[in-house]
Amino acid sequence: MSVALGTTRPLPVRTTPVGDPGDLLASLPRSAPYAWIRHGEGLVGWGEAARVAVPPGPHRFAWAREWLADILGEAHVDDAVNTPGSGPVAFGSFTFDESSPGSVLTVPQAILARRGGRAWLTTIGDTPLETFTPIRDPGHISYGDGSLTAPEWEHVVARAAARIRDGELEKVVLARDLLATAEHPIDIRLLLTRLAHRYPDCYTFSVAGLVGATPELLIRRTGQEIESLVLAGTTPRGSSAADDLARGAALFASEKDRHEHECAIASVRQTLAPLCASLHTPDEPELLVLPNVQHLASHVVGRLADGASVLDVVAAMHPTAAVGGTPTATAIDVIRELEGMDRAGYAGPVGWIDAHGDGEWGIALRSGLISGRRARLFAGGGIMGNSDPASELAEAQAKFRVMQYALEG
Ligand SMILES: C=C(O[C@H]1C=CC=C(C(=O)O)[C@@H]1O)C(=O)O
Repeated sequence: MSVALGTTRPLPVRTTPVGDPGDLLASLPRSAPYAWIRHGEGLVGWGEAARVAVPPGPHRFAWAREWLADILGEAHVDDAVNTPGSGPVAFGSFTFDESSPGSVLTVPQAILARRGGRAWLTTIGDTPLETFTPIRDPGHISYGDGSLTAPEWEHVVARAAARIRDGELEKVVLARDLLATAEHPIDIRLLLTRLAHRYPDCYTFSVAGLVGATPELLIRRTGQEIESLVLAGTTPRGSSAADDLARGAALFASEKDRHEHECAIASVRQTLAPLCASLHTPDEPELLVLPNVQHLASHVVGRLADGASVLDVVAAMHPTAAVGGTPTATAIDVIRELEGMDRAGYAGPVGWIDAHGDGEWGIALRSGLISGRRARLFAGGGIMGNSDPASELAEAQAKFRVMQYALEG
């Protein structure tokens, strides 16, 4: 299960400062890259010093923590930079459903990073010289339905809304998938470059074939400080500036969306409070305006009470009501019953962790699983008792546009 490729254990790790590397994504030599980028800052990685398939089940985060403690804890580290993200780093993607296989952790052999005017390179072992393979356009993209057609999905949304009205649950997030096929193999570097340029406010990520640009920060840990950006409540962008403003105002005033957002905030508050010495959640959400949609957004900050790592916090928070529902266990049952698909890494935690337990993890939204010429794209939304299936479908279509743009340009 655990694989170390071309390196010895303990891992010999070296981090050195480097001059401004320019566009981090342009440095990626291969088409199977690791990335976590926002506003040009973050980490990109390539090669695999170690990787593991995390076994599914209720203890998967504890299992992952032990694997990381073993691999990163015993590494021989020469770190001349000493900042979050320097030294050995593991990238990870966890499936939405704990019972689904597909969760992975990888320690890349090389990581190039930049934050706050500093840049550094981490290498593990004798990193082989990379030849830069040229990036090729995937050509024409055709789309097909995933597990459900659009009308079938609308029907499922209507059923979920009826069950909410009957009192079985308060909120559930339902998603659907689309299957894209390209003329030529899809080079993930091209998708990342497009996403990072068009969605600079989002976290553009790539971990083991899962690629996307998510606006939702599940958790960032820097020492004892933590941050989260909670999103729930969405409207597509308008056709003009005036239409945009009107839609934003309507979203802000919408009882359905405010309630949907409150469920998400409550779930985050409930899971973070026991871990924190202090925690601040705003009384009112703000509007986050992205190129395709507008969201209700709440910026949460806190200070951890003890030495929980970022992965411990991820384990406590996932799944928030922004991707599961309220109450969580009932919502997960309804998702399993109604969606008719395995979400794989979509809506699961994705991000990175360093040897000190610092890191950044997002919720893998606006994303797709890339394999050869194929991409499986995912999008969904929060369903409430008064949800209109046609509006929910329109919202999901607006969210699909992120990955459709990545594929088509
Ligand atoms: C489930 C998704 O979005 C979530 C995050 C932000 C807003 C959401 C909403 O308004 O429904 C969803 O909770 C998705 O992008 O597939």
